[in-house]
Amino acid sequence: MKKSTKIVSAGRDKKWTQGLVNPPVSRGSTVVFNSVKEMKQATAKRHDKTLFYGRRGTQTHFAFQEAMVEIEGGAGCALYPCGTAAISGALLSFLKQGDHLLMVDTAYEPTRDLCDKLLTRYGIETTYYDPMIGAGISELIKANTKVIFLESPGSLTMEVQDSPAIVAAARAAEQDIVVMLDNTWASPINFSPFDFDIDISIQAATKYIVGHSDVMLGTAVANQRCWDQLRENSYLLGQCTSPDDIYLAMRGMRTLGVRLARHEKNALEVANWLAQRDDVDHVRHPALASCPGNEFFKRDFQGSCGLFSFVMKGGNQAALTALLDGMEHFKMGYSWGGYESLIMGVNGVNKLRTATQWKAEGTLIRVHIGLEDTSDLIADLEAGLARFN
Ligand SMILES: Cc1ncc(COP(=O)(O)O)c(CNNC(=O)CNC(=O)c2ccccc2[N+](=O)[O-])c1O
Repeated sequence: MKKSTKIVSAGRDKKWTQGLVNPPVSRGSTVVFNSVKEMKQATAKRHDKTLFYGRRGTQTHFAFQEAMVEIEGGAGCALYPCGTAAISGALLSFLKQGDHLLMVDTAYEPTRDLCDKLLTRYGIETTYYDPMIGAGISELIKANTKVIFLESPGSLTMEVQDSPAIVAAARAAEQDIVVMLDNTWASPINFSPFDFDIDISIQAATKYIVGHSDVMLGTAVANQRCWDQLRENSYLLGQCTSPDDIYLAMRGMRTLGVRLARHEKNALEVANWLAQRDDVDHVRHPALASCPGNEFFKRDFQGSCGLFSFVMKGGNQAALTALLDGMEHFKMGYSWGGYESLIMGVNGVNKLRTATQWKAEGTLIRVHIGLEDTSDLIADLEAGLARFN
């Protein structure tokens, strides 16, 4: 079955929908049982989409978890109140005191903060690695390396990683390393993590899966080898989500394919327009040759989305402010993946790097290209770039 069919049909088993098209919102904390036998049966199956207690989820959650596994692959889907919670929940499920974590240097800033400010407190050592390291990562693997974490592409500077080479190095080490991928940029539509032997695929569902900038949500889908440990440790951490948010995520998921196709088309048009401008040093869109790892994007991905960055020739804070303050369609705001266009100046990238050096001289700008007409978006950017001087 094709992915575009799966996102229509997944998670709609009648046991969840009760005959409706969409699984309804089932809210609950206490689940009541009619007999000791019934309670024991539910307790024995509480880990497997069975009504037991609100923290384990309701039919609404079970439908979405089933849908995520059907679309992304894997053996099970853990749910979290946001993407950052999915990252911390996955890492804390597999790391213990004395372990070593290999973290990509281009990880989302709060992911880096988690490593530096929380994991260190628990005696977990993090080594950051160059996103372009590929097979060379084998040199960094130590006897106590338990997790290798990828974010591909990096959500600020867009480097695409050679995931197969990194996974192969992890397997060659023969020490049961768990390979985790933050797959938010590609979503399950444009990158199939389990086809590349990734162990855990993490989504900030806040972005494209929800697709309307109105829910915070995280997912982590694990393969058979890692699912029990991820599920039970995330439960111990008390990670649970609202069925209302899950309903909205499932609603967003149904149009993920058509939205991504339009985001991709619009973004490529804007990226190519920027690439031909004399005042732009280079564009960092994974589908363009000017983006580090473009060869891996072409080899491993099925498509792209609305998020990319570009570097201006020169610039300063005043010029950037003049550009940003006057935009009509591009709003400033953290996050991305909704239907709207966003723009952000990114200062101090070098402070966010410890294993690599950010060498670009000019101002780095990240855009999320929404579903607006590209003629309006390009006109907005053209006027903005005219103010950038
Ligand atoms: C790849 C990836 N993975 C996980 C998360 C976290 O998801 P959550 O927001 O649901 O917790 C995110 C959240 N993304 N949010 C943003 O990109 C917003 N931007 C920033 O936070 C930020 C922070 C510091 C410096 C620069 C930026 N920036 O985007 O320019 C993500 O991009």
